[in-house]
Amino acid sequence: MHLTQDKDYRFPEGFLWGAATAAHQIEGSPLADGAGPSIWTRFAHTPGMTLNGDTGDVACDHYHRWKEDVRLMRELGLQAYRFSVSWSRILPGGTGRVNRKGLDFYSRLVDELLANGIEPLLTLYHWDLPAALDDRGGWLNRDCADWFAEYGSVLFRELDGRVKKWVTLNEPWVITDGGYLHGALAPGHRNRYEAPIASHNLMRAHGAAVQAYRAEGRHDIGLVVNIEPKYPASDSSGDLAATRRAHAYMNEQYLHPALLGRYPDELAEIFGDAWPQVSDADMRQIRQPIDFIGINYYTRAVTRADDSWPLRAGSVRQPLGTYTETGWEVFPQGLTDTLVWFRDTYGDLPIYVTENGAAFFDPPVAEGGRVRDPLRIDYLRKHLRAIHDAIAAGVDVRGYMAWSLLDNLEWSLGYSKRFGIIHVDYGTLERTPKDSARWFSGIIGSHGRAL
Ligand SMILES: OC[C@H]1NNC[C@@H](O)[C@@H]1O
Repeated sequence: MHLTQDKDYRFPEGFLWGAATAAHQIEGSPLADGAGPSIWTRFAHTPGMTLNGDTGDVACDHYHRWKEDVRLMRELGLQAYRFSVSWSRILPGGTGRVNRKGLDFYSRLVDELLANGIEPLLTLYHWDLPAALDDRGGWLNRDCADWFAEYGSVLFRELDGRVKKWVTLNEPWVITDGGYLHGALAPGHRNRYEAPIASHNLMRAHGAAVQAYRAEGRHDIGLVVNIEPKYPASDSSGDLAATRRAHAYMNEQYLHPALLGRYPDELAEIFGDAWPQVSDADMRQIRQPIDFIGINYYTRAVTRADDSWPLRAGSVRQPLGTYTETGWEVFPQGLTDTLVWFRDTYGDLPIYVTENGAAFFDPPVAEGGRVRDPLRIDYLRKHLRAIHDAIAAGVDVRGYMAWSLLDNLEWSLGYSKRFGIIHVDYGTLERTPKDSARWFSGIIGSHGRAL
């Protein structure tokens, strides 16, 4: 039977195909070779903070298996690999003394990637703040902008040129909503006065790192945000207002200051007396010109007014929707809408989809080493087609990083959720490419035509 494709999903020349991970989720050995503890080492070792008490002490043991993992990337034909650096491997105390062994780990990884024709995309901060800096107030201390710029400069001097795409922060919304407002993530605070201060300082740190890069670096630097488009559950004034608040809080709170130099008005409404006064000088520091934006997309939220704290907006489960293991609706159109919205709101800044993927209940590795994950293939196919639709609408999308290369530590959910295109047996640490990995490899090889 000859399947005729009624649409050619070929992607533009130069479109970058890859996969993404983060240090604390895959590396293990968090204190090896002189590294200092991070807030996630502490948080996960605090009873009750993670499912089953799961920690990043072993994770995927990428710290020792990195060469094998790069070989797997090459075998899959990945053109790029997005990863993060653990700050406290580089600066065990957060500032000051550089730990050469920590720097050497990432320098070797970058060289191995380049030797295998894989472009590194390096994220400076993917949630694992050095514990020593948390002891000094962490993201609540205005000095964090200088701490972060110092850390970034160490890496810029060591790796720029081999690394040509840098990311300052991964998902500042998750860092503050999870770590300072609702307390589900490290450092586990639940304080509506702290959350906006942490957000503002994170964005000051982003600006300071970009300024430091312009002094040290010669290539590209950007910011990665998670975007979840909000669709009103009804056209009632309450639901429309709640949708507007939710959109401002999750999707505009970081892009507006970074790209427009101001916060959305709704934030003062949401936080009330907890919304801090911010100076024009701070806003100028935050709004540093960047070379690209990274957008992480997983799902949408149909939104209605409710009595939730402090947003007064909640999501409505869709009775006919398909949901992943993390309870996220599969809604590819939301990715097209997000990419078009970004371009219409912030202009033609190049975009990378720096994370997209899903956790489904995967079967165990079958005889002969297969892991059948048809739902993940379907999810990835639909979202890649959605990106193609946005490109057809004129949006400058430059690349796609599947989340994730490996099954890994899903933060407070421990190892219960598997996002990888490669299965990891957490007992033996054996890697097994899933059907989705082989499928993705074919998509890369056909440059999207096989979608
Ligand atoms: O929840 C899936 C992913 N979302 N973005 C940040 C990553 O660290 C998560 O594992």
